[in-house]
Amino acid sequence: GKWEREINFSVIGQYVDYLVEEQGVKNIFVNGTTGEGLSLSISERRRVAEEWVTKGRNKLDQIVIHVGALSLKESQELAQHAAEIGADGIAVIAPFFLKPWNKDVLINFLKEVAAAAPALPFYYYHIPALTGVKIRAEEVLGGIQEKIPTFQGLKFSDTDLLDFGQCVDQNRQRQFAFLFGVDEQLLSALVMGATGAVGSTYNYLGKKTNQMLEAFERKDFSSALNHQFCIQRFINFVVKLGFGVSQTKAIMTLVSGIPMGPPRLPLQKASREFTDNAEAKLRSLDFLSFNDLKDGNLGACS
Ligand SMILES: CC(=O)N[C@H](C=O)[C@@H](O)[C@H](O)[C@H](O)CO
Ligand SMILES: CC(=O)C(=O)O
Repeated sequence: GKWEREINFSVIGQYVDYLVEEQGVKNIFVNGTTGEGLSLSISERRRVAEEWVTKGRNKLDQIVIHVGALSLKESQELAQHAAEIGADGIAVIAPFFLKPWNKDVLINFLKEVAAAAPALPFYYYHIPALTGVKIRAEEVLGGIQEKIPTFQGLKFSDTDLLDFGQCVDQNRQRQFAFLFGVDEQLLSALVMGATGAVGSTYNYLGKKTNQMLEAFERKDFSSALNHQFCIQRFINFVVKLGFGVSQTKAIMTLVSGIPMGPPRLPLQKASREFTDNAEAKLRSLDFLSFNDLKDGNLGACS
């Protein structure tokens, strides 16, 4: 019905508390891939951003708003709005219908958006599999600070660790943030110099991932690898069932108990079969707090 097509703004405040208290997640990326930002109207995107900033005040450390759009004007409007409401940063993907065909054109587009919020840290969101813009991130970063003075870093959602490693290696003197976006490979990216992570699974595996980050920090690499393998067992299982934004929403609802609702068309709600299977896997890996299978659970990750 109609209500299934509208955003339920009223649960965002609850979700802030859930992330902080249950998952130890205090940095939020709003209106990106998981949030179906590109499927929302501009006024919806403004309202979602406002709600996160308002409800996250004094609870969250940083809120970065994704303001990418096909229309440069809309992107600028969203960037300016993010600044007005007091967001901590903005991120932009490459325009993906009429595409920039080289690095310079892409940077010119990003620069125009960044200029609409001249006081906000700016992140380039590299996600070539979804945008179809395959310009390597390492190329985009070359000389970007001279063109975009607010450039703060990169959200890198690709499995090309050569490209990612070179982004880090070529910018060692700069204080960029290198945020990695492939959750099942985060440990490899940490070795390459990732300074943070943004990903869909941190909504429900945030606590587990924080344990991995802590192990990495204290140079306990074998324990960090155990945590990464645990996370991989879950992701590998759901990938084989068909895993995307719809399925992520179903898992978020399941784990948090907060209704995320269905996705918006063209996405379709995850099947009951998917959710049942995912739940069983989460339980067997000990990723659900109300676990009743603890006894003799040999596959559990802890
Ligand atoms: C394409 C996509 O949604 N990527 C997410 C973030 O960028 C990731 O968090 C993945 O969902 C995750 O790594 C599972 O493959
Ligand atoms: C998961 C993620 O990085 C996004 O929603 O954009």
